[in-house]
Amino acid sequence: MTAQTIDGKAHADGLGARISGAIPSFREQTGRPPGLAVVLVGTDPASEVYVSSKGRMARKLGMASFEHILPEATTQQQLLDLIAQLNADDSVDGILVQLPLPAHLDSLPVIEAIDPAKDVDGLHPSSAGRLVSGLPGLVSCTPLGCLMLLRSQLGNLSGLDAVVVGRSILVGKPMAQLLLAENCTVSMAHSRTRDLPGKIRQADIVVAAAGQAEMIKGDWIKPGATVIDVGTSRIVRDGRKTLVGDVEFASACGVAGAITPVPGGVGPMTIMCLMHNTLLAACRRKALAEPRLW
Ligand SMILES: Nc1nc(=O)c2c([nH]1)NC[C@@H]1CN(c3ccc(C(=O)N[C@@H](CCC(=O)O)C(=O)O)cc3)C=[N+]21
Repeated sequence: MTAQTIDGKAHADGLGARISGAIPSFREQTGRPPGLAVVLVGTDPASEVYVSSKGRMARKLGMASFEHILPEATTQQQLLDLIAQLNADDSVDGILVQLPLPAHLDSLPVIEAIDPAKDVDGLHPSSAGRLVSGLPGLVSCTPLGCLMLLRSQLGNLSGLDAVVVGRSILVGKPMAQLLLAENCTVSMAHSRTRDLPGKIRQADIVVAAAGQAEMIKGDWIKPGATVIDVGTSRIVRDGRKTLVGDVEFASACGVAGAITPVPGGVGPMTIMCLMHNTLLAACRRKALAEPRLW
């Protein structure tokens, strides 16, 4: 069996077209475009690339992008002051603070300072609590993108066995909650899990978000399972730098029913879901009808 490759880029392009299609009506009703503020502290090259691609995508879809690049030496108070200013700015609908922050800064108080109505990353404890409680809110971009891919691949997920590998606040925990809300039977695996291959072998759906390059092997996967690979690790293979996921793609392809590639799978969906959340936050802030985007 050769797994079907799930084309995240194509799905993201489709979602992007629906988002940009909804923006003229938002502009007509409010006199301005939806606005996204992205905050980056320091000069990590990978983070700079993500931040600029988020800004570029926002502008491409017809949104306003406000990029705040702060020096490494920024203090906690300066960062909190910027968040307060963005909270108060009516032209800003979404605020994203790129993580990880430099070691001298404490990310949780910064995230808690973001107005939950503008929390397009879904990281505020209010957003996390609303997700658990089944209340409308903003859902983290990566798990939301994974859910969109799973729904389009499998349709109804009810009753399926799902394993989420990784328990981060940004991906693993919200992913498990979303799958639970879809009526999956959800297991969460992590670094202390006993017999990880055995747990994964039971799953119809595997979401790999552990951040360990190619740790999940093809023979750990149930034949025909759907595999969503969230990992992005840069490794050197045969003397060349390559980007790989948490799943060993070549061996998994021989067993899985469908699998997301890295790159071109979850990554493009993450960025487009940020745009999705920004438009949603903008409509809710202005009490406008929410467009159906997926
Ligand atoms: N507050 C916060 N929210 C985030 O959502 C967040 C963050 N911090 N910090 C860093 C991670 C990482 N992340 C990615 C987004 C897109 C791709 C992506 O589009 N990747 C391309 C490949 C890009 C390449 O070649 O490097 C792909 O998979 O096809 C990857 C990774 C969001 N993150």
